[in-house]
Amino acid sequence: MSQLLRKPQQNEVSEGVTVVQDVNSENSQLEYVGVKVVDLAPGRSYKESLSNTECCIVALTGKISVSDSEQVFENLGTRESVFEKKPTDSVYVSNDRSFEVTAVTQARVVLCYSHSSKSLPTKLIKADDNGIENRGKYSNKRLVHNILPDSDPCANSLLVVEVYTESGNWSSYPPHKHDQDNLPHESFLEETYYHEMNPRQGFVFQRVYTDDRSIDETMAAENGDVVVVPAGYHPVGVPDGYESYYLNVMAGPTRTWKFHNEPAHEWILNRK
Ligand SMILES: O=C(O)C[C@@H](O)[C@H](O)C(=O)CO
Repeated sequence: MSQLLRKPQQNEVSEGVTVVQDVNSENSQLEYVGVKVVDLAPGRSYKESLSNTECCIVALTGKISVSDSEQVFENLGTRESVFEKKPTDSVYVSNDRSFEVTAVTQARVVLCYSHSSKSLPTKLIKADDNGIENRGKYSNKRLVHNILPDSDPCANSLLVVEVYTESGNWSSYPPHKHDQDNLPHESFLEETYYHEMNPRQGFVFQRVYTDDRSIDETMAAENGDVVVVPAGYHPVGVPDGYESYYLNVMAGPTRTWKFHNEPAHEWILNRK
């Protein structure tokens, strides 16, 4: 059984609050990154106290309010489905704080975690603050919403990004990795992929492999799955007829995304 592919669960932790994914350093090979996906029925709340972790709360779908016990941010969230392809709202909450997310409508939130020790201010990251990028050409086209990029200093370790890959296209491609703490050439960042597909019965193929092939798994990721990338290259291929969405959480010793393309495949980028 794959160590890297996590299927969605239905863990109802209280009435109307269901933890669908929970990947952390206790149940995975990850040391820096954690991710939780939580479904909330209207009016229901999920609370957490952060000790030595920071958290970015992404209003994936539906409307929510978020409080960090000092400030309340109301009516966050911009979409019913991620495939509306609109950026959404998020809230960054630092270590040693607590937060409460309350659903205004049926909602799904992604909680992105990393270890953190320096207290920072809570920050509302509005949909309009997301940096939008169109990357790639030929069958390598994708749309990127940068929620928490390394150019935004509001977090200690966390990086969060949403990526849409068109039908029949590839992303995280040509294959790249960021598993060496060797700046300025490459940074060490663990990563998770939370996947959705449109239509939802779709699947994508994701390969995770290191240079020495000590990790080499090719997975069919389905709607709601999480793929864990402790190290290595991690390309995604999308079958014809289906669109792919994924949300990446990354963190490591230095908050810089400096990736290294696999040299054998780098020519892909240089086509006219
Ligand atoms: O294909 C893309 O541009 C998205 C990837 O870069 C993805 O966010 C990732 O692999 C980050 O390391």
